[in-house]
Amino acid sequence: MTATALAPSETRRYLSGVAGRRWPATALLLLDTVAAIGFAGGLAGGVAAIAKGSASPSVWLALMLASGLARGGCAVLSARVGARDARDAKAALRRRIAGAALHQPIGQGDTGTLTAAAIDEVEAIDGHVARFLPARHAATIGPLLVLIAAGCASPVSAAIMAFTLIPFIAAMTLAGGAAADETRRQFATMAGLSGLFADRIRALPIVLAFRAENTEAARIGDAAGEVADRTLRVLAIAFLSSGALEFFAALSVALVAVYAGFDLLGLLPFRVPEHLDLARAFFVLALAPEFYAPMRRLAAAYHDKQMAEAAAERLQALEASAEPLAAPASKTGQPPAIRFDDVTIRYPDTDRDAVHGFSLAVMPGETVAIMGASGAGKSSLLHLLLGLAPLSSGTVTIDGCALAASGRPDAGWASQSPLILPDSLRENITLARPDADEADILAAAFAAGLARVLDRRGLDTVLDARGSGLSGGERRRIGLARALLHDAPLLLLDEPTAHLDEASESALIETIMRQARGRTTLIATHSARLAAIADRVVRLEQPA
Ligand SMILES: Nc1ncnc2c1ncn2[C@@H]1O[C@H](COP(=O)(O)OP(=O)(O)OP(=O)(O)O)[C@@H](O)[C@H]1O
Repeated sequence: MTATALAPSETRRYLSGVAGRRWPATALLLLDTVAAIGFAGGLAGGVAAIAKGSASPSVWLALMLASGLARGGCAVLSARVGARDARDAKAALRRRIAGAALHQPIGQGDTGTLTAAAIDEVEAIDGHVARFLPARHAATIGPLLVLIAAGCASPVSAAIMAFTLIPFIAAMTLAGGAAADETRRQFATMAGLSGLFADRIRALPIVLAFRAENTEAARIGDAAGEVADRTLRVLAIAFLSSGALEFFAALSVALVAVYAGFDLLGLLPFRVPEHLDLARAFFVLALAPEFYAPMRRLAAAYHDKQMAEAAAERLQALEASAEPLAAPASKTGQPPAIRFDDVTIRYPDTDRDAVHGFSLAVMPGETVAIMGASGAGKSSLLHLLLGLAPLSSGTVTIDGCALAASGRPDAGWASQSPLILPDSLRENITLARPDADEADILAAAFAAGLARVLDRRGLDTVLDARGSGLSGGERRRIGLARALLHDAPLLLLDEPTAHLDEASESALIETIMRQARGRTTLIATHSARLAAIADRVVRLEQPA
């Protein structure tokens, strides 16, 4: 999966679609700002009352206390609401990304990269929804509220605050751009590491058999080192930028403090159109840090935004490349007629055809054996019918309908290396028909020649993903049992008798002959004995 750089507006649109409209967290942050104004009012009123000694400060203290408590409540609630919103948004996005990962075009996206997308890259949306979005909305209105409140007490202080905003915004924009580039690179390296790691884990027995563990460990170590370097670079930019932002915020507070203090004491060396009393001076002084608080919150969450945007580019590319899965054809129960006309199959990123100019008409209910040298394209032809290989040119029709239009045919498929789930033998067989009852499962298992496995271990024996404890032949028989249990009018068998001894092969050929009756059956095989039961044998030549 490669992420092409999207226009910033497209990324924002994608992210806002992911996040949806979630206002409660923003409303809580704005309430926090209102409470901060209340706190500053209570502080200023209390100090002035104490200084005058004329009125009881308790009403001001009560205002301060209530505002302080309200601020604490708002902080806790907005964090909780934001976390809940992020969890919902991530769950919805993960469902979409998992769907898109399953519908990637043939040959695109390795397991590690797709896993990194569904886990790490979706996780990068968390801070964007939980912190950045509420902070961004609150940062546009919050400072305005503070500015209006401060302006009522001291227009000059409000003007100072507004003026210092300019370098603050410039620093944020510069830091944001640099962080975005580094974050994008960090994600690309992270996805690379995930892909490498997943592939090597899958190939661990081979790595150990060839004593390549040190080489592979070093390769993974190098990739992990690169991720660490990139992560440190991202963090360095984040720390530097937040340092710069803190500097401007502190500078603004200091300017307001110096102005208010000098004006209060009448020491200003220039004329200003106001003279502050103690209450107003304290009020603007207490409000000055609050002017920057929403933007500080925004700056702290800015890194979340960069992470989310970098992730969004990759996730959007993944969703865009997903192909709609051909719908399964409606079940007619009748064996279909299949026609291949001048069919060519070429896999993506390869420079030769796997199958070239192949034509064949299979009658309904006919059994056809496809033979040919290893690599001639026998499996590819079966995969083509299942939507697992690309039709590069030519046409394939099923009962007269083009393959794409008729949808995936209802087929029982026994592949060369059947997928084994880390689950019971029963679950592995019923993958083909989850609602099958015990009698049907046993019938399919016995018909596929799994009697010895059933005697030895039973239907509830648990297999691991490699099918350890089963022979290669037994693993294939699980695939065959699935195909038989599915009970479809089309049977596609890929070398079902490979690696079997003569007696086992004979037994399986008997089974296949029985099961092929009343079905259209295509068998890819090297076995002349198996091919002998077919109505017709077709030989595939290896493309030049
Ligand atoms: N997913 C794939 N991506 C790229 N090339 C592929 C893919 N699957 C198969 N091929 C190539 O297509 C060609 C035909 O492969 P295929 O498995 O269809 O042959 P086969 O006749 O079934 O071989 P065998 O008898 O060894 O099983 C081979 O050259 C193979 O390397």
